[in-house]
Amino acid sequence: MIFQIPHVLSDQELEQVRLALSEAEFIDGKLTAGWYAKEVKHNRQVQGDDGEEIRALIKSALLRHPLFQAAVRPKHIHSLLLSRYEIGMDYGRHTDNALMGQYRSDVSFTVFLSEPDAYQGGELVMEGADDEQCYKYPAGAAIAYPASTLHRVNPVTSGVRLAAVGWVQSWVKDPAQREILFDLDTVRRSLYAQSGKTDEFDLLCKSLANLIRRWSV
Ligand SMILES: O=C(O)CCC(=O)C(=O)O
Ligand SMILES: [Fe+2]
Repeated sequence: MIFQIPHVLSDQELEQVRLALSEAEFIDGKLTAGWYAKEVKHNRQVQGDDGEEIRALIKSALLRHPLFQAAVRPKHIHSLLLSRYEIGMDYGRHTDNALMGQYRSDVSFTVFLSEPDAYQGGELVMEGADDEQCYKYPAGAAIAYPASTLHRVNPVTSGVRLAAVGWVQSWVKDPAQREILFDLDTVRRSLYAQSGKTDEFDLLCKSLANLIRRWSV
């Protein structure tokens, strides 16, 4: 399931992030890419400690978002990179590493930090077996997608694309199981809004809790 998480960052937080990025030191993005992804990764990233405060702000903004909680079921947001694509930069087709340090990457996300009209190109593209989908969301919004997906970032042809890119180990590692839990939770909430705490609602709550018990790792 690929989904948009709107308004992860408030306007004020977005300003704060952009200000910090305007003062940060950027280094070659190849330094954090897997051995074969290095070949196709052409961007710049904030160097180590420089972005610590901003990374913490973005992580906590994601964790407080109800849709991120319901759809991703995060156990740890274990990695977060602050990246910049200038004219001519791109990131060719790759899959993200399955293991990063101590953690598994189940879900990848991008928080868009530049307004869509501030740059041309630079779409995040998900490649399926026989089609592809392009994503470019408003600044402050995020996209989350299974880390198993083949994807790329198209070359930026004008302007600058700023983004925060990260990886999550989920309590539920299988995307299909996460989707079932998300759907059941959505139905449960809508039933509750319509008719309150009925017997049907209680049974759904029981099934949802028991599936989470079975599937969480
Ligand atoms: O910038 C993006 O939206 C995604 C970048 C990416 O795929 C990565 O860093 O692995
Ligand atoms: Fe990636």
